[in-house]
Amino acid sequence: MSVKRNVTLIGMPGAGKSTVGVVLAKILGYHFLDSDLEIQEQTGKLLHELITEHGDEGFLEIENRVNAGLAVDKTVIATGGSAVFGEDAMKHLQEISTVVYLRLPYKSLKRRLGDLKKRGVVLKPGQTLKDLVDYRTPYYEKYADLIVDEENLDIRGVVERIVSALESVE
Ligand SMILES: Nc1ncnc2c1ncn2[C@@H]1O[C@H](COP(=O)(O)OP(=O)(O)OP(=O)(O)O)[C@@H](O)[C@H]1O
Ligand SMILES: O=C(O)C1=C[C@@H](O)[C@@H](O)[C@H](O)C1
Ligand SMILES: [Mg+2]
Repeated sequence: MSVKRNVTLIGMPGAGKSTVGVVLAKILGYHFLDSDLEIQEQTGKLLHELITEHGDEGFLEIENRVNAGLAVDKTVIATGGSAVFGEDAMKHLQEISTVVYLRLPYKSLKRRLGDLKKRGVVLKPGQTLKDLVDYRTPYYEKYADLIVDEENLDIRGVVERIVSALESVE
């Protein structure tokens, strides 16, 4: 497999896609795009406003549409945690980028995340963080070209691991 000219980061909310993505972009000499911010720019609304106005399913449709339309080159794309529910979007991202799943175990995620609802995570009623991890993990695995384990790594450590994983598929 050859490295495509974009890198997409997927994974649970709190995995560090946005934080790590911008540092990765700097090291690769790429642009950086946070798809959550792109959704806000294109709709003129904040994410939590979109979820309140359109519901979870409506939000996922908007996210799918925005991600499926991303036209970028030499860009690190940090997606939102729910991006993997957009089939068109993921097909497009697989075509234009190397998809990297940032994997963090449940216990570390729990420590890192505050109130999920306050964070605007797409949650079914009664769903816990553990339920969410169990439900979403197969989606992240399905779309990943590369899986990077982040446990016990600081931001720099994660970025270094992503760079060597990308080099391994060059
Ligand atoms: N390797 C790391 N070690 C410790 N803390 C980290 C690490 N990477 C990110 N963080 C912290 O975890 C929090 C969540 O990071 P971030 O917002 O980048 O996650 P995200 O994957 O973009 O989430 P979302 O899907 O909600 O957009 C931030 O406070 C960030 O500083
Ligand atoms: O994981 C999620 O369900 C989400 C994560 C955020 O990045 C946003 O994309 C949105 O708030 C949904
Ligand atoms: Mg983010």
